[in-house]
Amino acid sequence: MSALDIKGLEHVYPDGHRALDGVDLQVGEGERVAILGPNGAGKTTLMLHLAGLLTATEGEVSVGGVRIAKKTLAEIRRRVGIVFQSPDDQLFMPTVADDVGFGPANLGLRGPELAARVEAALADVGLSDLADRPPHHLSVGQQRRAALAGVLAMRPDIVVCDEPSANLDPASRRDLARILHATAPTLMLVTHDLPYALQLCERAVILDAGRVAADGPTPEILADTELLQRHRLELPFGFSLETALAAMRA
Ligand SMILES: Nc1ncnc2c1ncn2[C@@H]1O[C@H](COP(=O)(O)OP(=O)(O)OP(=O)(O)O)[C@@H](O)[C@H]1O
Repeated sequence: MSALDIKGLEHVYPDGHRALDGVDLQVGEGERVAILGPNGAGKTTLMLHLAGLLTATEGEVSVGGVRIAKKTLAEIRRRVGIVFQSPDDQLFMPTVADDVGFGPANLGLRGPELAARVEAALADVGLSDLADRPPHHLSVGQQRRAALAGVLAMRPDIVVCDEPSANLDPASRRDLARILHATAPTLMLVTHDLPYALQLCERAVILDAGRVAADGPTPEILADTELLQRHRLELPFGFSLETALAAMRA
C-alpha cells in the first residue's frame, strides 16, 4: 500500500484560480520525495492538501489507504505532520516542551506518557537542553528543529517540510538534514533549494502550473539542464552535480 496516493487532484481557489490541475502521485512508505517547481507552481497548495487543510475541488488524496474526507481528518492530521517554513506558524506555547507536547496532549496523552513522548522528540532533534526555553528565544535553526519535534511527537507516517533549509547557516542546514534523514518515516520536501533536495531525497517531482511536469530520481532530474530551465529551476552558481554525487557516495 502507498504511503500517499493522489489521484486527479484539482484545486480551484474561490477567486477562480486553478492552482492544481490534475495531480497524480504515488509515494511509497519510506520514500523521500522533493517537490520542486517555480513560484506559483502549486507546491504549497499541494502540501496543504496532504494534511487535509484544503478541500479538493476534484480528485482524492489517501494516506496509508485512508481517504481524506471530513470524517477522517483527525486521523489524517495524526498521520501527516507538516513543518511550516515559518516557525511562528507553529510555535506558540510558553516553552519548547509545551509546544512539542501540544499535539500529543490533544490526542489525549497525559502524565508520564506525554512527558516521555516530548522527551523522545526533543532528543531526536537534539533540543533536550532547551526544553524549558520560550520558543521565541531560540535561533531560527533551533526553532525549525523545535517545530520538527512537535511533528515527530505525533509519530506521523509522513513528514512534510516546507523550505526547511531557508535562512539556515551551513552548519544548521547540515544538522537539520541529518535529523530529517534519521527521523522522517516518509518525507515530502517542498523546496527551491536543489542541492538540499539532492542531499535528502532520492526522488524529485517537478510541479508546474498545477501539474506534475517530471518525476524521477533526483540526480537524473537535476542533470537535465533543459528540463530545469523549462521550469525556471537552477542549480546554484558553481554547483557541480558530479562533485556533490561523488561526495555523497564517499
Ligand atoms: N488563497 C488563494 N486564493 C487565490 N489564489 C491563490 C491562493 N493561494 C495561492 N493562490 C495561487 O495559486 C497558485 C499556486 O500557489 P502556491 O502558493 O500553491 O504555489 P507555490 O508553488 O507554493 O509557490 P511559491 O514557490 O511561491 O511558494 C499561485 O498562482 C497563487 O497565486
